[in-house]
Amino acid sequence: MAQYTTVNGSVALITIQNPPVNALRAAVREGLFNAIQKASSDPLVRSVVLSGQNGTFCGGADIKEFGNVSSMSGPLLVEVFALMETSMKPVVAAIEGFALGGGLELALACHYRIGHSKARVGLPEVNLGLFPGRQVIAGEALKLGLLDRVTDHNTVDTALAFAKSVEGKPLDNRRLGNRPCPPLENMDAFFEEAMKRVRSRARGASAPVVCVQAVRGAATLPFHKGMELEKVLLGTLFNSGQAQASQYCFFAERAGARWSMPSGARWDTCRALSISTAAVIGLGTMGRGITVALARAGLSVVAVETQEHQLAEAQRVVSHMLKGGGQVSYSSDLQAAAEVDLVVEAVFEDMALKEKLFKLLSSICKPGTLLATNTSTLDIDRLASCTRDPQLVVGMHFFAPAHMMRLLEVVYGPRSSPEAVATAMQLGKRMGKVSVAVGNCPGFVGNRMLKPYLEQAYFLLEEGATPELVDAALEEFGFPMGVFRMTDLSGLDVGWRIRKEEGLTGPDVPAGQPTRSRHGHRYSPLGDLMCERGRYGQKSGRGWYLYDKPGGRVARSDPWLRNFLEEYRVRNALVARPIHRQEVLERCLYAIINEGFRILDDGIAASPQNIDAIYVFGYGWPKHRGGPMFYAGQVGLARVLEGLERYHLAHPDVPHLEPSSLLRRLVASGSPPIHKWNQMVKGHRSQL
Ligand SMILES: CC/C=C\CC(=O)SCCNC(=O)CCNC(=O)[C@H](O)C(C)(C)COP(=O)(O)OP(=O)(O)OC[C@H]1O[C@@H](n2cnc3c(N)ncnc32)[C@H](O)[C@@H]1OP(=O)(O)O
Repeated sequence: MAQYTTVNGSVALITIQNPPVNALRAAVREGLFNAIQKASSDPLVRSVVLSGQNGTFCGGADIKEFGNVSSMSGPLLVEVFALMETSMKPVVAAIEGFALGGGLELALACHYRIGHSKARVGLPEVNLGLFPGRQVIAGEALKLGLLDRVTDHNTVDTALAFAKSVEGKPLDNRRLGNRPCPPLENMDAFFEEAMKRVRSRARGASAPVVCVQAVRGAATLPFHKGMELEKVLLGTLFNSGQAQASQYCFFAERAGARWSMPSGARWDTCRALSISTAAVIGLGTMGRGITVALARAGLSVVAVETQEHQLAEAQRVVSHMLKGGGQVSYSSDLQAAAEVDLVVEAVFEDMALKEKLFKLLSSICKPGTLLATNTSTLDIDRLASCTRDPQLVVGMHFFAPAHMMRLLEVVYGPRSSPEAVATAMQLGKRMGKVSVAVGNCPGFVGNRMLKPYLEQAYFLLEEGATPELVDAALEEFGFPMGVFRMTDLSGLDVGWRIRKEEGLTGPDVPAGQPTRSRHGHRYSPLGDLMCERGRYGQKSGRGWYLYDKPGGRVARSDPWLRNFLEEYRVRNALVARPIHRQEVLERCLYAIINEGFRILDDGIAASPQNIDAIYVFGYGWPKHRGGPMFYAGQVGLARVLEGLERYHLAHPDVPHLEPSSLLRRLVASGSPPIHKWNQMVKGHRSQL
């Protein structure tokens, strides 16, 4: 756990050994404690170098130990730090790879720090519901005074030579606890302003706010008092559900990589195809973002758009985004895709158009080309059936803006081969995405769950709510945008087109259909009515809110909308009633959760973690709430079930509010913890 050797006669070299990231689990802390004591008591040792094996200094405290009593065994981290800092022999940290969280604190407890130029240091625990903040590269860390020296050579050798050079030198001013915090003018005003800004950005997350309190303590109190305050604050965070939720997200983010398919195919038994060239077909907003994401991942990309003016505009925008990096060529001819390894289709969400395109691509592309569609909802298998090799067809559902959003839904149809899925998943990794493999159904996972959410939002408007009220409740919960601001941003016409495809609105609706009912279920035509009036959201300058111009970003309440809703209610004999925040949250969020349980039971998602990763990284679900399925567990499954039963009783014509069978089974079996839910799924399949 901590290897101890003596080098150059007088330098003790301690190497942390805990792959893959040298996390500071109990055995490592114990090993470090013993090693420092040994170095201190060996009269031949005059200095110490601390490093990590395999080019990695330390990834911090072991997150798996949090909330686990076994983490209480062995010395505490602060005891290891204190022993190091008070050592009478100079201790030098040799930082390669990264020193993060407790890993950086360990380095700070050393008297000197040498970092490789490519090393990253930082305190990213805010992402785990603990404080503090961001990561920096070695050069910046040197400027900030976090490192004493940066090297391009072998870091451990450099540190060993450095340690030798400081043997016997006084250490008092090298001990962090002895260094006063530089005074700051207007300290109070500074922290008040910082707190104001952090609070407004934190959207209900405690860690960033508590972090400001801790930094204020560090800057204004004597060292030991600051440490005491930090301990108290850390305790409150550790015991908050938010820290658990964020730590759950850390592992959910990584769990998608261990994908499996109902056939039994899995991440560790399938080989990905080799992909070095790609074509992106259709250069609207999505196609442009996908081109950038693929080019940045090192693929040579041909971007194809049949409309010349759109092609020229896309070329300008993509070149600007890539800033000279990336290998992209442009063509208006589909034949340009003939020799590529991968095609990503990103044309309009129109099945007939996509079918025609897949048929064409199948005849143009060389055998073995992977054909991917960026559809957000359409049937992958229907597209596959238009091709020569249906096993080479998958969905790669990107999220706008595609070069920035972390999520990639990789959708497999019944005929997609494991190799095709492995290839798409590996590409996702190359692009730095959180990739999740999901089954084929309308809307897959993310958009299938979005449907009941939007539906509830529209129903709430019918019943008396306003977009402002619904959005405020959701934003207070932690979403970056409420549902109405979000749909204004993405464009109300997107859903309109899908509803037309589904025959819910437009000319295909049979004559005589009641306005607010489809197939015997409640339906709200509000979104359709908005689009019929040209209110598409930000792009048209008017949607659920008013914007100063088409494309404007600043949303204002619109008196027109208030009148429109009032007239709509009168026309449909609806009586507005007061609606409370709690009802907004329960109806919108429980509807999402309920669909999540159905998706699990149908085998469309392989685990609740996968669903949560999709919602956190693709739909803005607040990380400190852990994703919809984790949140359901925190609220209590019985309470979610009771809420759904109550709302379904009040709205029996809304099937999305009818509690799912899996939720009922889980509650009946005593609401087991989330990692056991899969055992209750129909036709349960193990993930490991
Ligand atoms: C009392 C509180 C004191 C201190 C607070 C802390 O120290 S909290 C921990 C602070 N550290 C972090 O937040 C770092 C988290 N890790 C990362 O950011 C990345 O993992 C890292 C270290 C940059 C490496 O990234 P890379 O892409 O190379 O690998 P990957 O993320 O896939 O991780 C590999 C496997 O290691 C597991 N892991 C990573 N960090 C930790 C950790 N600190 N504790 C436990 N396990 C960790 C990670 O889950 C991966 O395993 P897998 O089985 O695939 O999930």
